[in-house]
Amino acid sequence: MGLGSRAICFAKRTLEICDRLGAGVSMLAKGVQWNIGKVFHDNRLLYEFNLLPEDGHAFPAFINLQQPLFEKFLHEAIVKAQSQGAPIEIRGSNRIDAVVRHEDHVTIDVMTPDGPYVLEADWLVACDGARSPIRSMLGHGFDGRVFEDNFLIADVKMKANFPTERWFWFEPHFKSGDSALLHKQPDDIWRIDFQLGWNIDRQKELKPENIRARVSAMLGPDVDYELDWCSIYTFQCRRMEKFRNGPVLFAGDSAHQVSPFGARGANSGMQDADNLGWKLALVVQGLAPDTLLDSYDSERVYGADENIANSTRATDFITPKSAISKLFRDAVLQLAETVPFARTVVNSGRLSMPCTYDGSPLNGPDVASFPARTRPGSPCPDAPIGADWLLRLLGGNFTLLAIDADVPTTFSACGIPLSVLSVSGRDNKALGERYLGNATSAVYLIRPDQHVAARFEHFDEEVVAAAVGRAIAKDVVDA
Ligand SMILES: O=C(O)CCc1cccc(O)c1
Repeated sequence: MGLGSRAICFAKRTLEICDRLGAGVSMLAKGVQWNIGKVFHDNRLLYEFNLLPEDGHAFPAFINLQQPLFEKFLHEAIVKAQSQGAPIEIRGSNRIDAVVRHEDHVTIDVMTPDGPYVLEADWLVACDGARSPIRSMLGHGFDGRVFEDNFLIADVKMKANFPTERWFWFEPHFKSGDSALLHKQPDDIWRIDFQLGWNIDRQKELKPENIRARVSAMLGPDVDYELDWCSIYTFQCRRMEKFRNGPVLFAGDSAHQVSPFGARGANSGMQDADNLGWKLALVVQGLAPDTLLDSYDSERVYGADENIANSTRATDFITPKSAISKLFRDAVLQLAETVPFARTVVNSGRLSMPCTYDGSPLNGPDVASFPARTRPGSPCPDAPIGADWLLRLLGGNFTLLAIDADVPTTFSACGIPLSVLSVSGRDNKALGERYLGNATSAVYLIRPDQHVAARFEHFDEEVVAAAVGRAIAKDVVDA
């Protein structure tokens, strides 16, 4: 039995980030891949949705993978990077007992099984979870909305033939909860979430015989299963006001929290790390001003607000809190089976998508006639390139992507050598649709986190160098 929740659903964007770090292939091989969701009311299928209704992507919309396995694959990638000389040190069993924030550095008291030591650091990234001791030690607030409902997680081990899809029930006919959710995980483990309501007796609900009564009612009396891991959780939707506080940066659950519905917790934490990593690296190397880190704050606060808004809407729909909200919700569910427009109002969780940083101060010039989905701020959509994939070829540097356009074979701006990738959009439907639209050529400036920084009709050295300067928060361009 446990407390809280553990992530299982890892989104396409997370897999693309992990692929860049060398862990995507093993995650994909072990994970249960899925694109389809089905929504039921009582015993009726209302509708189904496809989260990736187009070809030309290396990764599926989602994989399900137990969080410890996800972490194991990341750890393996770190060990491999270390063996290739990456200056990464992992110190297990080290606990931060005190943090003092100075203008330009932090002092940290660390406790280990071998005794304490003091560390001075130019930067501290606090990824220490929803209860973040570092956030408390520094006295930062963490305000938001508490949702008055309890959810039971029952991870059960069984051989079953349900398709690998996300199934969600409102008011299920098997009456094991006010709502229920089913996901397949690797190794014959199935995640079931039951909505229990607010005023419950936790100890009683966590008794194995009571959990089994709910699971058996759902699966039927003849299905053989074992309880693998169970937990009851409540949740809040909240965020810190600022994710950057001088030399201390907050990422993941320490900075923001959402409900599990939509799988936006772990997936947004990965986007935080991806956003922060390249910026911190450039600042540490003296290639970008420290103000670049303010854009971590503005971009990821924007992302967190999007996640919180989606998560709050889903939770309000799943757990209506007034008679009138419930009446509205039930009317929508009644209509949804037969009236397509009503399905757009049903909300069992809008699943995690990467954020487009519209309005980011790092965004440079745009060409309005190019496709909207690749406008500045957008996460690059994948596309096949011969036997390879665009995102794999883009890698993790600033990159000049030339599609049937003339660009130099090497190019540096602001002291940063850019990678140059020249590809053809001819006979490549996916690349053409996603990056060219009606144009026959294009030049894209891509950030190390594979978001579009700027795009141009033609390569112009001065214009592109200025866009690189803007993308690293440098006003003066010294190419
Ligand atoms: O399908 C969803 O909306 C999320 C499923 C999920 C994610 C994390 C924990 C959990 O119990 C369920």
